Amino acid sequence: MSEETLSFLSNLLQIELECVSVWIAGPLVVTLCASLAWAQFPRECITPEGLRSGQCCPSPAGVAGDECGSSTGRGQCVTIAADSRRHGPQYPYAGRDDRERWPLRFFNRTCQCNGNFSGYNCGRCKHGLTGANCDQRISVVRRNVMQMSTAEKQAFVNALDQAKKTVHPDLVICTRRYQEVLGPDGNTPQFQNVTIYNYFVWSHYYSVSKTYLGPGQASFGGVDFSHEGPGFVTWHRFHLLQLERDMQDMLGDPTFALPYWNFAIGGSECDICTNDLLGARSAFDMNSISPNSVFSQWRVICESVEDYDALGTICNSTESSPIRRNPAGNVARPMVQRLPEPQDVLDCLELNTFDTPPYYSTSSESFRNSIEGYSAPQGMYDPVIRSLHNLAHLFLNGTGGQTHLSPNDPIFVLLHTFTDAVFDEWLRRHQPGEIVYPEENAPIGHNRRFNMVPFWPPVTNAEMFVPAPENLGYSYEVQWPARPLTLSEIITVAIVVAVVVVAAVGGVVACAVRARSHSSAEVLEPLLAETYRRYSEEDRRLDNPQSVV
Ligand SMILES: O=C1C=c2cc(C(=O)O)[nH]c2=CC1=O
Repeated sequence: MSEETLSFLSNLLQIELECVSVWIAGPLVVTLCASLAWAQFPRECITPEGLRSGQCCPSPAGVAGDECGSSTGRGQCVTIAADSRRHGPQYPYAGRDDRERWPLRFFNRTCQCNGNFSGYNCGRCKHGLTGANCDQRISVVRRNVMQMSTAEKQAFVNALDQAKKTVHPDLVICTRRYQEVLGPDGNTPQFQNVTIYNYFVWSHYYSVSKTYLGPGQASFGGVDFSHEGPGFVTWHRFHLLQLERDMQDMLGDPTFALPYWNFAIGGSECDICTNDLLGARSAFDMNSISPNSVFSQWRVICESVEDYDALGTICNSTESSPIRRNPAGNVARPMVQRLPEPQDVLDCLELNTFDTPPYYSTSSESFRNSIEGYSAPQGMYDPVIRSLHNLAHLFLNGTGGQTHLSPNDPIFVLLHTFTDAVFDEWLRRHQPGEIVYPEENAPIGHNRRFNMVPFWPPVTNAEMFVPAPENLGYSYEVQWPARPLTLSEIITVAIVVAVVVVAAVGGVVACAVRARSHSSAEVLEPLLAETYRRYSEEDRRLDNPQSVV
């Protein structure tokens, strides 16, 4: 597409167009153009009128008067319900952050889909369903990446690389807070296109970024909409589901499933850091990825976090440095030079309580805080401890260990699918129901009915607090390590074994005795008979000497 054509279209439509050329195969290059949109919302909702109305209810067929596919019964436009329950004391402000009561700062009306329909315009099916009427079940299996064939590994690496380069078909990202979103002239929306993988990175950054309090004031860092609270497991679950769905669409393959990395293997070796998977260590720089891995070509986004915090801006799509990674190389923190142990997973799965007050990174006896890794796997909170998920992040020692940047390292995907597998196993074993998820007093963003930031259309923590195979269309193929026996179990087993052995030995002896007595009877019988005969003859002779001939 020529510059003139672009400019003509842009003028015609009265919107700013941004284009990215994507190489498909051979000489085939597709130029994707997108209008610059509002926040990470659908393109259809980006008009100034749309934003002023606070309504984002597109038609799946693009037909006027068919909001949310209402004419075909798919859904209707409704007022958004945002959580208004009390949150914990960690965030002491009100009205200072665009993410409060998400997404009301941007939109207050959205599509509510009927039955099994779903999506921002009710044009697709809920997770786990397919077909024109969304009434056929479909499920994918997430597998251990180490157990995949060479071809499967290659296909996964290629798919990630394609996602890094492919512009997101529906969503665009905002690069300014709402207050400045129309630009200096009040008429220039501050938005950018973003690739599928970089959207995955950006949404994590947006959820953890600090609250801007004004020029010259330090931004407030005591806020995190996706960590240090019960929403940790539900937020990351949806984050992965969205990437998996985007990649399925990109590949045209509804069976595509994200694999997982079982990071609970102990030791100090990153087993997936090989060039057929996530990239080996470079021979030239121990903090870099080998040039023989495609991931050495990747560039990170959201690196200039100090600038964003000082200026009150937001991360944009600009890519900067390569991924940094030095597994087990943090010499200043020996405790993060080793991966979690298999036993750590078993221990946290035994914790009965999902989360405990204050539902924060200081919680004790909380399954969530243990799998997140701020408390010991057995549940005890200790500020110096880092375990499970946190330990795996810190072990990577580089891009993957810094919260605002970590998804830039694709190991993030596999680390989190395993974390999600543990969460799903906990749900399966404990069968808790949403009642155990705190309704209020969790840190901001983490209450049960809070819409997770920054996802669109709105989705609550509660919606992800369900067993995945039955509700979300995926399951894990995973062999959990066997639990070693406790002392009392060992004693019980020893007693049972002893009883069985004694009984068996007793039985054998009894049989032998019986067999022996039985066979001696047979063997002795002629002897007895003989004796008896000899005795009888002797008897007769002695008793009756005249009878002897
Ligand atoms: O990306 C992350 C990086 C983290 C580092 C810690 C820590 O415990 O210091 N926790 C993290 C969580 C992340 O998601």
